[in-house]
Amino acid sequence: MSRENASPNNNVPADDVTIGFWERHEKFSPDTEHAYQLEMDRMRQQRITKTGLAGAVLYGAFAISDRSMVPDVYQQAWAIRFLLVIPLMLLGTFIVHRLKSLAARDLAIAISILVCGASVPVIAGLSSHPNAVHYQTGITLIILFGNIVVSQRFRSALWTSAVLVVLYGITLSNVPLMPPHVRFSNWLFCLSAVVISLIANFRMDQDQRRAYLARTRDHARNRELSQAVELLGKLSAEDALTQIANRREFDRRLNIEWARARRGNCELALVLIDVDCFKNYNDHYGHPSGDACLKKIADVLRSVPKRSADLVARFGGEEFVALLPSTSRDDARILAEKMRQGVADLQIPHATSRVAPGVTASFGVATLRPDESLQPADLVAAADAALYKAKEGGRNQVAEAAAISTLPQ
Ligand SMILES: Nc1nc2c(ncn2[C@@H]2O[C@H](COP(=O)(O)OP(=O)(O)OP(=O)(O)O)[C@@H](O)[C@H]2O)c(=O)[nH]1
Repeated sequence: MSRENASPNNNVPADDVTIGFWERHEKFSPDTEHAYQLEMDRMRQQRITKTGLAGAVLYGAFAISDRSMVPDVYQQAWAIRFLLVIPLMLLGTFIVHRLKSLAARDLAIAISILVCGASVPVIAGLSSHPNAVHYQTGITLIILFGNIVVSQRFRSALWTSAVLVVLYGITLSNVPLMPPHVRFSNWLFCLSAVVISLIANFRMDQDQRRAYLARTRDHARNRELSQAVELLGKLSAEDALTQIANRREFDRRLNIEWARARRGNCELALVLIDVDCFKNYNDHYGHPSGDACLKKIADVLRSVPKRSADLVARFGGEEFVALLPSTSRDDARILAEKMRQGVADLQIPHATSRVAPGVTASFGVATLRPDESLQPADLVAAADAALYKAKEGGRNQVAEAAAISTLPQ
């Protein structure tokens, strides 16, 4: 990821922030600093059009005072204001949106402020009217505007202010007839405005840094929280051993699919699966081998039904269940047979099985169209009855439930 595109919302570790040489001066690491500057730049860009227009209107409004303050050159002053500076300010505002690099955008803003500020001593320098001396103080307002309203980056604010304050000092020194102490006092006034506005600019930056830190840390915490919630949701729906759906998830999905099938008058099939002679397996091979065997069986069972609405879950112990929405009796039986074959094909040796040399399972299939006289538990009971039949019939086989309507209510 290029630094220019770095996300402003990356996690900011605590050690990314140190206290700088100034009291409570938050210093970010280079990457965090860059992300922060990008976010500030985005904020500045969002309001630069309004700020630029407001600045241009304010600057233009001072044309009213040109007639009284510099009456001998007011026409040149208007020409400088309206034909040079305001178009340049508007152009600067416009191109800030087009410039790709952060440094170039900062420079465009700084140049607009410099041009605007420099125009004041230039106009005053053209005039030989005594008021021209006071006219120069307008530069102070422009420095305040640049440092506080535009809220330039501190470094830009520092150098543009320095250039303007030096320029002001030079033009003051060229004003004839002004006593040196008045000259110094005027310049000191401007310098004070620079210092005050730079302090304000610095503090605003510090506040924004703290707000940025709080935002990014909140964002990171929220992300961690939603990941934890997602994990929790997954864990609460998953069986820890086999990593297929657990009984709770099966019950939830059965109710959903039951309601859906009832609304759509569709068939709903259920296959109950029980591993044969599993007690013997455990006794012979040990519980850990029994666990490994159940995992392999779960993987095979899960691989057979392919539709997104199908669900294979661990029903409990060595029992599994497959919920098959919109599946006919014949299709459910075919799927159950495939699952049975899949388990047998695993060829997991089972020396103490009464059925086959390998691990096998028995399957009970039930299918119905839910209606108001039936409950989800009826479907489970029917599949269980079919499973009992499969066990009774010799295990390692698929048995079907009788028509559900014939079940005792
Ligand atoms: N290893 C292991 N065994 C389990 C787990 N859950 C249940 N079992 C075992 O599965 C066995 C089930 O035994 P039974 O209910 O008697 O049934 P069976 O031996 O499979 O006999 P039939 O079902 O009649 O073929 C018990 O020994 C349980 O301890 C499990 O998570 N891991």
